[in-house]
Amino acid sequence: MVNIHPAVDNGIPRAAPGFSGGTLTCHCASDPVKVRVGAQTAHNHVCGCTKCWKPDGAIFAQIAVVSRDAVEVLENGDKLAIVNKDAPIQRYACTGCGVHMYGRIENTEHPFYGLDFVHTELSDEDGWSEPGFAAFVSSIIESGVSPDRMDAVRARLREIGLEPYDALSPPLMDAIATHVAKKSGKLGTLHV
Ligand SMILES: N[C@@H](CCC(=O)N[C@@H](CS)C(=O)NCC(=O)O)C(=O)O
Ligand SMILES: [Zn+2]
Ligand SMILES: [Zn+2]
Repeated sequence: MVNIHPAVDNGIPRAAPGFSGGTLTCHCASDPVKVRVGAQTAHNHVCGCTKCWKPDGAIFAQIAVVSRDAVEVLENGDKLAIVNKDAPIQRYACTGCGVHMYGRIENTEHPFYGLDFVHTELSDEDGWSEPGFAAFVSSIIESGVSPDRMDAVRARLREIGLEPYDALSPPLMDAIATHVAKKSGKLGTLHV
């Protein structure tokens, strides 16, 4: 049995209609960082890349997006530090426990500018949007998973309903390419 992530290994809880957000709390036993996410998330997925925060023992992260306007640090924000300020996504991690509280894009030209990245498993509330696919699956090899386990990992992801992709899902890859084609003026100019 391959464990993917605790939020999906025992069945995926469904989103609740009308759900409007909750509070994320880091893993520190004292003075935890608290971040309010005041809206339902979108595009939740599991991510196998080496940059996204994963709970202990998980080979994937679970990550969703929400409007940056909906994200507010409520408590102990002085413990937060940016993991890599040169990365497209600036991940704000707790310096006490290492948990990433939110990731923010500051480049206004980035296709996903305006969206923050959050791990909704850090909240006690139920009803967040459920993960719908698996991204950057091949990247788990970079974290140390043996390449000969990849068939089993992809089979398990399909079994739980998370189609595996080695980048983002086709709709998100199309959204990125559309953004690029709009900027270059080529959008829809080729008739195929
Ligand atoms: N193979 C690379 C992939 C990293 C990657 O491209 N991650 C994606 C998904 S989170 C991304 O958008 N990264 C932007 C960033 O890290 O700022 C790794 O595992 O480190
Ligand atoms: Zn912490
Ligand atoms: Zn990632």
